[in-house]
Amino acid sequence: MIFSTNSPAVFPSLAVAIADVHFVGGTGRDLPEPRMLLSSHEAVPAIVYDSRFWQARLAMWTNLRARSLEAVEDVIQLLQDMALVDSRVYRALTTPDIPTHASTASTAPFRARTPESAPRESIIMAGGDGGNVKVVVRVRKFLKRELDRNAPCLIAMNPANQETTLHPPPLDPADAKNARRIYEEKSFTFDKSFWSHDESSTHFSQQKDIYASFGEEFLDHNFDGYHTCIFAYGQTGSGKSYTMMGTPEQPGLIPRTCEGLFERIEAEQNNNLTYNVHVSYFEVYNEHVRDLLVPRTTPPTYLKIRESKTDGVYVQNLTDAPVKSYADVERLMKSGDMNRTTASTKMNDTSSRSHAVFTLTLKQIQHDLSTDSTIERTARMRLVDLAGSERANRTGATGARLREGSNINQSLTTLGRVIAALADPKRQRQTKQPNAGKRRGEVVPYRDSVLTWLLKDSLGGNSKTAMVACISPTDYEETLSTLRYADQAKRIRTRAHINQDAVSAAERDAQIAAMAETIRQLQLSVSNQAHRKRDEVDRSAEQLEDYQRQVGKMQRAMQESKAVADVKIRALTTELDELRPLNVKLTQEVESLRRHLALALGELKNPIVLPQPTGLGIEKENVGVQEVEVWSDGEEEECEAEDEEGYVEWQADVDALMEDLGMFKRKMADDRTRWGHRGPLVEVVDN
Ligand SMILES: Nc1ncnc2c1ncn2[C@@H]1O[C@H](COP(=O)(O)OP(=O)(O)OP(=O)(O)O)[C@@H](O)[C@H]1O
Repeated sequence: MIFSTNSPAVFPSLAVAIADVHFVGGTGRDLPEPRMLLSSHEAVPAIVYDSRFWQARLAMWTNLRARSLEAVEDVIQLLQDMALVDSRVYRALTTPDIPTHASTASTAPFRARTPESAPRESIIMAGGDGGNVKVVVRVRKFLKRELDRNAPCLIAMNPANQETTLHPPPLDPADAKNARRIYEEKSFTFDKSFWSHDESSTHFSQQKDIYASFGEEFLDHNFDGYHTCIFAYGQTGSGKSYTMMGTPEQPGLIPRTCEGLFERIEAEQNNNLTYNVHVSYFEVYNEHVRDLLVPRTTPPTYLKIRESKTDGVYVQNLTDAPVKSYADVERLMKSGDMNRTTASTKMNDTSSRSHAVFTLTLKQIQHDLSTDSTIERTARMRLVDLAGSERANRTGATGARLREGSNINQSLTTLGRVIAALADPKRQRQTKQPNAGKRRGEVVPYRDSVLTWLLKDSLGGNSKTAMVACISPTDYEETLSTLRYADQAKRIRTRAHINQDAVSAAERDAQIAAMAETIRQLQLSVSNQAHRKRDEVDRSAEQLEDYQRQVGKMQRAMQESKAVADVKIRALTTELDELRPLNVKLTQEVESLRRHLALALGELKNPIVLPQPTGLGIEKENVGVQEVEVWSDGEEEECEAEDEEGYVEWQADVDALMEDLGMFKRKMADDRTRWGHRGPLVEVVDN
């Protein structure tokens, strides 16, 4: 066995000790040649030095043979030390704090700026600014009806500075209304101006270009743990649904984001990481919320909006479907689109009569085996296709369509007021002052419409937000209104932060236990309430809903715990499989060393004495197997002198040996002090 290291100075004593056994044992056929031992360490200067030094010393030592019991004891001690080091190597390999078991996160987000163990609060403090709302504008192609009436294109875009210019329409003397109006050229600069009007242009932006320009960036933010929101705004028929959802041939931002999400999850698979993705899809129609993931009912089922300290504003009982692949999302997206309310108007054959909110929730759970703790990041991606602002006279709406249009306009007007309030420089100054939150709540009219209430967090809170302003190439007034809206939105600053929690296994268990206790209390209270007066029934119903929500939460927490347990099992099984052959090798090695030790001891205790050559004046008598030498008086004196001389020489050899041994021990002690036994990874290389 050869231990090689990937660090220059790991366990040099071990290498020495192995060389040691080889020389002392002398018969270790199953041990490598010393040359091999050395060459295996040639890349490691510190060990090469140690091995060569000791090889020279040990060669001398082998020639001298161990002739004193003290030396034998030292050899035994060395072998024991080696076995000890051996077992420490094994322990080091199986101890989690060596680099093999440190965080193995391959996901870029988990290598992000904040320390993994940092509690949620510190992350909020570290990054409480989502920056300004990103605003892009996109102009679509002419539609058939526009081509039919030879409509002029009023939009120009400059790709160099991302400027969008709206030209005044040509004056029609026959149009008395137009003759009275003053039309001016207006220019606006946005984060990006997408020219999707004329395919022959070199700057023509396709669906994929829109996704590449900021959809991917927003997905990055999600993997970093930020909530994001992209919403499309514009007059009816300006291309919002085309940009957000697209067509099967030309998929838009929503399908591309979902596909990108699963591609990344696939690419970043890792034994310690679990991803949970959920999808919800609802529409706000005539100020009511409808779940698009459940079949339509007659009469329609509307959902309530609630607000809690922990969850913010949410839709009660909204389907939040778990998805494992893009195919799952695609299926839900299609069924949701089928359920969405659309109708034909003069401005658009399939006009969306509602605001649609598609939400993906990405939860990343990373389990750290060494600390048995988990780090959870939750990011919500909101993709909103707003209904189009419209003028009744232009859409030709009457009856239900007219009522829809007025509701749409009302909510869009409230959205405009919210944007104006958030973009107000006075308010932004207030945000920096103490008690700012209180005053901000008073001035921003979130609650004036269902849409703005639901988008509260995305518009001015914990989210990185982008607005796609879709414009038609021909309508001066609507386009100007959209561009002004977008221009104002540019000034909004959000306060996004990484949504991360570090939870130990014990904390997770405690959370589940606490939830179970809350559920028990709620159950008790619900059953008590059920026996009380009728006017308390409503309160009971609310508590029951709370109870159901808690149950849902607990179920999800338990599923996540199971996922974490699965990750642990997978990681431990892999580790065990990797360690098994090493264990076998180490056991064999220890066994082999034990045999060498026995041989060395046997040789030292019962040395084989070779017979002296005859005919040199020495008489010999053989007694059994023992040899006895008989000498004459004169020869005896001579021999004594020779003995004396030999003894001095032998004593010198033993002294040198003891000195070497002392150095060897000091070297080993030094190695142990310097490197301990928690050094970097030690691998086993095949003989
Ligand atoms: N960039 C584009 N390229 C090609 N066709 C487009 C583009 N944008 C929009 N269209 C077409 O314009 C028409 C209206 O687009 P869309 O339905 O997306 O508008 P909208 O803004 O969602 O309207 P509404 O508010 O009424 O729902 C559709 O036929 C769509 O295919």
